[in-house]
Amino acid sequence: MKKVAVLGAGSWGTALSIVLSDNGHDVRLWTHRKEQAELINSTHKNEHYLEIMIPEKIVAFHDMKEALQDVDVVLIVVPTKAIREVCLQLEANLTHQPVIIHATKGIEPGTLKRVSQMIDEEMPSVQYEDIVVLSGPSHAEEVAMRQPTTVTVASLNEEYAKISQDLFFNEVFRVYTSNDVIGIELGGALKNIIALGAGISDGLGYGDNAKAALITRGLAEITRLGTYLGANPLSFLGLPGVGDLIVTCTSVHSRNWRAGNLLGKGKQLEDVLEHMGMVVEGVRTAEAAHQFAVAEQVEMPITSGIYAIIHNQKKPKEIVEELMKRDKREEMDDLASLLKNRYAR
Ligand SMILES: NC(=O)C1=CN([C@@H]2O[C@H](COP(=O)(O)OP(=O)(O)OC[C@H]3O[C@@H](n4cnc5c(N)ncnc54)[C@H](O)[C@@H]3O)[C@@H](O)[C@H]2O)C=CC1
Ligand SMILES: O=C(CO)COP(=O)(O)O
Repeated sequence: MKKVAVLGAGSWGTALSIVLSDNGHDVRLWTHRKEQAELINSTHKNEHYLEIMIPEKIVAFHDMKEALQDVDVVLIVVPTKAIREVCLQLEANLTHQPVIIHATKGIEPGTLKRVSQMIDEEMPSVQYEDIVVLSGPSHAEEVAMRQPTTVTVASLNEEYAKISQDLFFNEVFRVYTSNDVIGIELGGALKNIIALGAGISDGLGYGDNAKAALITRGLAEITRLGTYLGANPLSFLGLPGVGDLIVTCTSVHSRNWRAGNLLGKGKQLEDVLEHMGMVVEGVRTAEAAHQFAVAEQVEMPITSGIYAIIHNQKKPKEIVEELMKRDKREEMDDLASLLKNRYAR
């Protein structure tokens, strides 16, 4: 059994702590808010985020140094925006070298970095090759209720991927391994943009045809950008690709879908985000992906349309019209050549 520090006591950090605790591990749940740590320890609930009881064995900490003492594993689960700040603190407080896993889904606007790249930059004591990412179709609400869930852990370090698989694996939480860190991170990050789009589409009153189109052509964009950045295109057919697209584009649990839904109904972004009270990663990731698509001339019309609705106050109906009136083309033209180039010897 391992000692694990979970950094980030939001919905996902709490749900993953429950999986780890169910597996018999010693879980230390760290939060940057002292009153939250006190409340978790006294009530065994994390009410703002999840409506269930937390096993009493899970202890919440406010002092990071204390939480990190002798841990075998550190699981980072804060929003993308907080990754650098938390990693700086982590680096300053670590006196040994635990396995580093992250379960955050986003890309940083401006730098266009993935989360493992940010961890690598802020933590000189950690090798990029050793970082593990956990991603897949996994709403915290269902994981916390022990409902069957499947995810993927990816690392260039095969041993660490297997350690991470063993750490989380149980009869309701099935874990696959992969060595495609880029694909697994990008799948999890980019689907949030499409989930915002699916919510907008539903909010506008469009039906299942429109949503299926968004999911499928969204997957084409994710595969296009991902392959350009070095991912294995097959990863996008897996759990962190198609799997996560389905779960976030079709579920009322999804914060990205819910935020998009309110936008589609005509609400303003600031009001939507205030109403959510939890991170809506697609907002920042849409900015990052749009910047990248423009800079590198990668075709991502849905992503850029969603960016324009969110950040440039474009009317959703106008964007839908623009997308539908784009030039006629073959469905698989560029994707087929992407795959051919990748597998050509
Ligand atoms: N909620 C879910 O079902 C899932 C979430 N994720 C990903 O996990 C990441 C975290 O999401 P959630 O836990 O759902 O978010 P959340 O909004 O429920 O909680 C975020 C937590 O991070 C903390 N935080 C914010 N800024 C911080 C900082 N500077 N330092 C330390 N802590 C800080 C907040 O206090 C809060 O406890 C996101 O990237 C999300 O996409 C991935 C899979 C499932
Ligand atoms: O990533 C998730 C499920 O796999 C959670 O999505 P939301 O952040 O949209 O709630």
